Amino acid sequence: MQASIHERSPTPDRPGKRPRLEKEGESIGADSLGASHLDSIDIENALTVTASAQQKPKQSKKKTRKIKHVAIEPYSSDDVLYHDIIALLKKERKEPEDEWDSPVPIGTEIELTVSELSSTGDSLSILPAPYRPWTVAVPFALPGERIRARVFRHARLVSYADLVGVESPSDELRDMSLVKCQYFGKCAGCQYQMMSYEDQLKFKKKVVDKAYENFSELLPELVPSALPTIASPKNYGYRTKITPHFDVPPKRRKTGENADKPWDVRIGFGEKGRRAVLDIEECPIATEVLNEALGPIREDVKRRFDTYKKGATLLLRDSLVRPKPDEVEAGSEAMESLTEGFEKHVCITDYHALIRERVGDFLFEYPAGSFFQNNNSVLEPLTAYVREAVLATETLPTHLVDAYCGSGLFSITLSPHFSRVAGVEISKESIEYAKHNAKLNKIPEDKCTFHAGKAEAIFDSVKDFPAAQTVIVVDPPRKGCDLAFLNQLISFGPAAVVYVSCNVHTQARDVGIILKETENKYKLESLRGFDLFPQTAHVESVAILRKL
Ligand SMILES: C[S@@+](CC[C@H](N)C(=O)[O-])C[C@H]1O[C@@H](n2cnc3c(N)ncnc32)[C@H](O)[C@@H]1O
Repeated sequence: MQASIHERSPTPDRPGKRPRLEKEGESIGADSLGASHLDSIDIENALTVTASAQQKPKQSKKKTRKIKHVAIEPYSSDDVLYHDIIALLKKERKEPEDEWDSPVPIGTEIELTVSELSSTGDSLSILPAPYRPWTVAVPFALPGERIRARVFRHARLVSYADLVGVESPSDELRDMSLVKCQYFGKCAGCQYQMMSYEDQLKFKKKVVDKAYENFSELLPELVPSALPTIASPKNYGYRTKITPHFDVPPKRRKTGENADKPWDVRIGFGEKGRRAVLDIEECPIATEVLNEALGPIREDVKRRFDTYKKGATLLLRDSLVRPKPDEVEAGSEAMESLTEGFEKHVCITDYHALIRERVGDFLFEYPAGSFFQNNNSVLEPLTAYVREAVLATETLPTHLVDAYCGSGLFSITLSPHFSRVAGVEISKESIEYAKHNAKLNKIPEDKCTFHAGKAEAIFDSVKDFPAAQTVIVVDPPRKGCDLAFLNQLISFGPAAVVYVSCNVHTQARDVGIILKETENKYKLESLRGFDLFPQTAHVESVAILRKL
């Protein structure tokens, strides 16, 4: 379908207008998956052609400015998007062109046909002729749709634009009756509520496949196609932790301007494409107890708003009610009888209070402010998948190394199948709780050991582990593994590596390093996405590597 372009004057100044444009490579809002904002247009209404679309297009007076060349940080969402763009423009770009010179000015309103969903969750469209090959990233739009969008910033080979309207929605992919959140289309948190859950899972499989194509530097024949994404048992009401925040306007506080008027208190999440907080009264992807608690917590902040000198982040975390510490001893039978069948959930707001979760038959406790996976409903399938993968060999492994172990999720859930388990984690507090959790689950002290330190330090403590019977589970933060760790892992030479990651792009890089550095002594046996974050563009990826 031939796309047409309507160019408009830049949006005039208006209350709440977009603040300064961010520097290149810097993302805005709570979400770093590109940037966009749906102005005052509700996404449901955006499905009908608005009057402004039929007005005579005006040429923007703003000159196209050359964008400053700023290095894109490798494996950042800008880099991931850039790789998608290069693949998309492959056919269009006959000669190398200036990648930093946008052909459309800021403020231009364009009509586009969406080519694809990028790995970052924004849609990507190619500017139609006579423009030279250039893309436009627009949120909340789907492949095949004809949309109108207003450009608000440029980056390398891409202009970011707000979705102004969907002229012809995708019959195949868009179903607005599925949207459960009144803030969808404005909040930076969710990208996919208008799609069926099956389609979300299919897109996430593509993200895993593309990540290995673009970032592993492996020959295609060494990379299996990703297996279908495993669904989250809950796709709404699953988030066990939310962190709404609020700002206190500094200028007003300084000058006392409007001091007699009530505060405009906004407590919520980042607004898509703005450095602003969107006032949020409920979040349908969060669990029920968190939503029940959110109202009173918001009221309390509003009541005391005068007392805040600066903004703050609130913590709401779902926890099972735990027995009082003086009632029972950790690991005792009394503790078990108190907790068995007693699954009342509460909302915890104190960063230092203990959270209690159940994963299958195991109990976990950890301080509310520390790391734990945020979707409890998918943790049993995830840990079961890892368990089945490590045990799917003729010679059963006997030893497990859990690198980046947090408070012991994989060590503890996999421990019944190993004679020795060693976990390593940089946070001393998490290690303390990994030890506590081993005790809570009655795992003998000499079976599971936990070490506080950098992941690579573990190899000094597992010199007596037989490499041929050892499996290493690796679950690093978004930036992936340090080279020091990968080098040690390679020299140790475990029987299998299970690499779990919330950033499939750094995972692809690290898996590529392991395969290349060992000259293919390992086989990338399988790749599979797990949906820990339904309604969003994020995917958790599990790669299984087996020594040949
Ligand atoms: C994605 S979390 C995984 C935690 C755990 N596997 C779980 O699922 O609960 C990554 C963990 O790596 C830890 N970490 C970050 N850098 C590290 C490093 N260089 N060495 C060891 N642990 C590190 C963080 O503190 C965090 O607990």
